[in-house]
Amino acid sequence: MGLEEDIRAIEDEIKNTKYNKATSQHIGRLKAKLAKIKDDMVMRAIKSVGGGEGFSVKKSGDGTIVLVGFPSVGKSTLLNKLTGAQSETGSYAFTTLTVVPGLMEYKGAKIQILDIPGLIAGAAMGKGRGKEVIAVVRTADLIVILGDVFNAVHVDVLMRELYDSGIRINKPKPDITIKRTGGGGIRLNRVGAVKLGLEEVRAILGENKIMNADVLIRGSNVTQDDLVDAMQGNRIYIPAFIAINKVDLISDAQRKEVEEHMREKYGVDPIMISAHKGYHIEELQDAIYEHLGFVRIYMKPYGEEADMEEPMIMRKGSTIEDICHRLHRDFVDQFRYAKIWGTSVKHDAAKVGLKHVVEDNDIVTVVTKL
Ligand SMILES: Nc1nc2c(ncn2[C@@H]2O[C@H](COP(=O)(O)OP(=O)(O)OP(=O)(O)O)[C@@H](O)[C@H]2O)c(=O)[nH]1
Ligand SMILES: [K+]
Ligand SMILES: [Mg+2]
Repeated sequence: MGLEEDIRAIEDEIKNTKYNKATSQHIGRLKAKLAKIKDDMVMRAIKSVGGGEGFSVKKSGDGTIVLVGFPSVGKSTLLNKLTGAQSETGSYAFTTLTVVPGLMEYKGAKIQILDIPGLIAGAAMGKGRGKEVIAVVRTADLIVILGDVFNAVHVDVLMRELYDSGIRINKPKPDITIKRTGGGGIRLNRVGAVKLGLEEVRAILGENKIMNADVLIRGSNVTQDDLVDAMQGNRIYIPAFIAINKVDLISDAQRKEVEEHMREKYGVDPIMISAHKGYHIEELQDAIYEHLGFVRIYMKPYGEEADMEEPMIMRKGSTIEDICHRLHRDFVDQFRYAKIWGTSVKHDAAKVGLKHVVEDNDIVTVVTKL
């Protein structure tokens, strides 16, 4: 209990100290200290569970999503609806005790969905098999945060537990490198209008006994928290969105109220669904597909018709080189050029190289040396 009290005390002090030039080093030190205590409790434990019985699931398909929510919000009901799996459901908490996978096929993509036990307050510290559950969440490509219409406030608790578990949601990884050196103190290189100053950086790293290092920070909105994250080094950056289940149980007016509340709080419209009745399930599938960032590529063998039946599913940002890797291990070496019909090129049948980034619905011919 001692450590948890320490944590609350430091959190209170951070909250009650106004950030300015005079206090910035002190706050930085507190944040670094807090992260260290939390990590000692959370991360070591997560590493030590290493799967656990019923918790190691092999990834499969073109992407893996995980349904995170309090007990009985309807995670298993939703998994079954989306994938035809048969995860046990029940009107009591902790019906699901292990990880149950299912496979959803949507727009040609095969998406693995993981149903997990309910997450509760204190999960990051290990409550309710929290460590095992979080170890699974950390491996996902996308998190669907599921609430229900009666407990939308729980979403706050979930966000906090995920944060305490080193999971950063809907945020690109800050561009920070910390390279330890043998001497010379802390040297700070800043690219762009970085606001963090040398004294703050020194205070934060010093809390972790890093006295000598070359630090490179790029980007104007890098914060103390980002630097602490980079120092701790075990953070994971995952996209996520919110869905609210069981809308069949409330009136239209009540539904609007919940929607409004979520919009104000998180700045986005939650997807209002009923896993039971199948309401807005297609919208949810679309959101999953969009957030995973898939593009469909149609291959056209040289001199033949394109295969418009079965697209190749790639992640957004993929290049011709990525496609070559998928096709055959020799294709990159043998590559001459590719031809593209679609939105990624100015005119149809344009020739491109390995580094060209493809877009959804592109038709691609790869031409190799003989
Ligand atoms: N009315 C209504 N009931 C639902 C809906 N989705 C799930 N339920 C019910 O809510 C209860 C809990 O559903 P589960 O799917 O077991 O919930 P869970 O989140 O998997 O629960 P745990 O595994 O215990 O964490 C069951 O009685 C379901 O029938 C829905 O959209 N509408
Ligand atoms: K349940
Ligand atoms: Mg369940």
